[in-house]
Amino acid sequence: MNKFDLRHKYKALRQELSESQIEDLSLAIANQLLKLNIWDKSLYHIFLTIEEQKEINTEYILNILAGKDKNIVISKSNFDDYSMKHYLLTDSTKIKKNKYNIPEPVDGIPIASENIDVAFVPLLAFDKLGNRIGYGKGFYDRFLSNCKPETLKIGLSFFEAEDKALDASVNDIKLDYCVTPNEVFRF
Ligand SMILES: Nc1nc2c(c(=O)[nH]1)N(C=O)[C@@H](CNc1ccc(C(=O)N[C@@H](CCC(=O)O)C(=O)O)cc1)CN2
Ligand SMILES: Nc1ncnc2c1ncn2[C@@H]1O[C@H](COP(=O)(O)OP(=O)(O)OP(=O)(O)O)[C@@H](O)[C@H]1O
Repeated sequence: MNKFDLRHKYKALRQELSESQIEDLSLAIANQLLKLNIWDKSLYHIFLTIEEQKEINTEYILNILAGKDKNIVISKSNFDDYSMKHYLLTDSTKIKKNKYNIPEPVDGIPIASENIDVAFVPLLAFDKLGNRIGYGKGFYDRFLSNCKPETLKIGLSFFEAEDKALDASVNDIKLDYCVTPNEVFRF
């Protein structure tokens, strides 16, 4: 299947999920994450849920991070050049939805990509080799290419890996892990 068809397939699968399934599966993913050896780091990037796209509810992961006193980084997308700016999440961070329904920080303390230790990555589909497909604008490929080589890149997915390898392009950055409600994939 090509990227276009895979995006279509996984968007459709998501749309079939009920609100209570989304909550259960999101909680299961957060619980799987607790099994990983990733909790001794300092700075964690997490995406904020696009509810309209039936994405994973990342509130559970935010709660884990807050409970462990971690520094949390959230991002603001620039749709002119498909780049992201990163800000520290604090008690005073104002969050506003952009026109694509992505909740974003209005402003705050900027953080450079190189300082991020762990990045949780949204995706539509992934394969058993650690390739991922997103919405197709390359936001995360650009962001992850600016991180340091040691930054742990952890995909989060409601669904299991595609059996056939996804064709990767030169810019695609591979994941280190992908976590689903039932499984942890290590690449
Ligand atoms: N929560 C979250 N934040 C994220 C991402 C993500 O996947 N999830 N992204 C990951 O890269 C970036 C945003 N990527 C996006 C890329 C394209 C469109 C977009 O074109 N939306 C259209 C069409 C939607 C559709 O095809 O159904 C729209 O809303 O009109 C939205 C977000 C950065 N932030
Ligand atoms: N590091 C980069 N520098 C410049 N262009 C890039 C970079 N990474 C990706 N691109 C471009 O962005 C476009 C979309 O890439 P791709 O189809 O891999 O996105 P995706 O991984 O599905 O989406 P996303 O990363 O937004 O979730 C492609 O045209 C690609 O060439």
